[in-house]
Amino acid sequence: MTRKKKQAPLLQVEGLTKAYGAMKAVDDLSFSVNAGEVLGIGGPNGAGKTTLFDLLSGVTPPSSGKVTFDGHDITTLRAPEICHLGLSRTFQLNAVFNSMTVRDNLLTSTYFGVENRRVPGLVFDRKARSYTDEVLQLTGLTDHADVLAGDLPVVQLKLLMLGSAIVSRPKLVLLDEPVGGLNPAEIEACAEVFSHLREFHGITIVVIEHVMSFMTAFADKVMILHHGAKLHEGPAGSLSDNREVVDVFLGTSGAADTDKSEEQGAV
Ligand SMILES: Nc1ncnc2c1ncn2[C@@H]1O[C@H](COP(=O)(O)OP(=O)(O)OP(=O)(O)O)[C@@H](O)[C@H]1O
Repeated sequence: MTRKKKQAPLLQVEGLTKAYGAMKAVDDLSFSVNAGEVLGIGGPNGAGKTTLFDLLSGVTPPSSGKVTFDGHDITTLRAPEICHLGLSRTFQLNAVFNSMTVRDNLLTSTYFGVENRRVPGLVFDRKARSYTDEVLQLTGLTDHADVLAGDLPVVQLKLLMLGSAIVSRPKLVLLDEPVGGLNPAEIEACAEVFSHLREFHGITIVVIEHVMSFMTAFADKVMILHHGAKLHEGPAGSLSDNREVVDVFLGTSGAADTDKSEEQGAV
């Protein structure tokens, strides 16, 4: 009888640490993400969530530890090299080209997102155009394709940032607070897009989010950070069972919010 070989995780993080002087923003953190999974990351302000994304995406080098992505040791690689291997990310704050249209933002992201290229040779080929059209449709931005990014309302700006990160069809995308700062109606509008995102070319997703109802409905499993270390890891529905998580992060209202989203089963 042949036994099916267990697939290695797409992302493997081992003992990852980032120290700023005596303070460890990320402290000896280990976890893994399997292909096709959605991992949600939460934690109080200053827990080290964005620093973790900076380490994984090559924005800042770790002090120690190891990151393996899709079989490559990416621990010391620079951000463009990591992006070209198929790991992309979004940022919390506006990170688009304001003076370019929505379509040109996406074309530029797919052009530079897949390999090293030089600006003078900038020609958008058929593949870049078809990838862009696909993402315009997914994000609901087709009717805004010719609008300048700087003129977009915040919810569409967030969707453009998402689109810019996925238009090169990465294997893994890191989303830093994709619905942060949005009102409930805007979150609802984004939830529709996110419900389709999981099926986007088998993409794997790691998402930081403070909006717990959104995060627990979207993620398969969740990890809560506190002082740079792992406080909790488990299925999305397990958060309010952990007393420490309720005490340091959710509080009573957060736990209620989590329970409600599970009951409704909606993003
Ligand atoms: N470049 C830096 N130099 C010094 N300290 C830093 C630097 N970047 C982050 N920190 C510190 O590291 C800790 C973790 O910050 P980080 O931004 O990763 O937290 P976070 O969990 O993303 O917070 P938030 O939810 O508010 O975005 C904080 O104490 C922060 O002040």
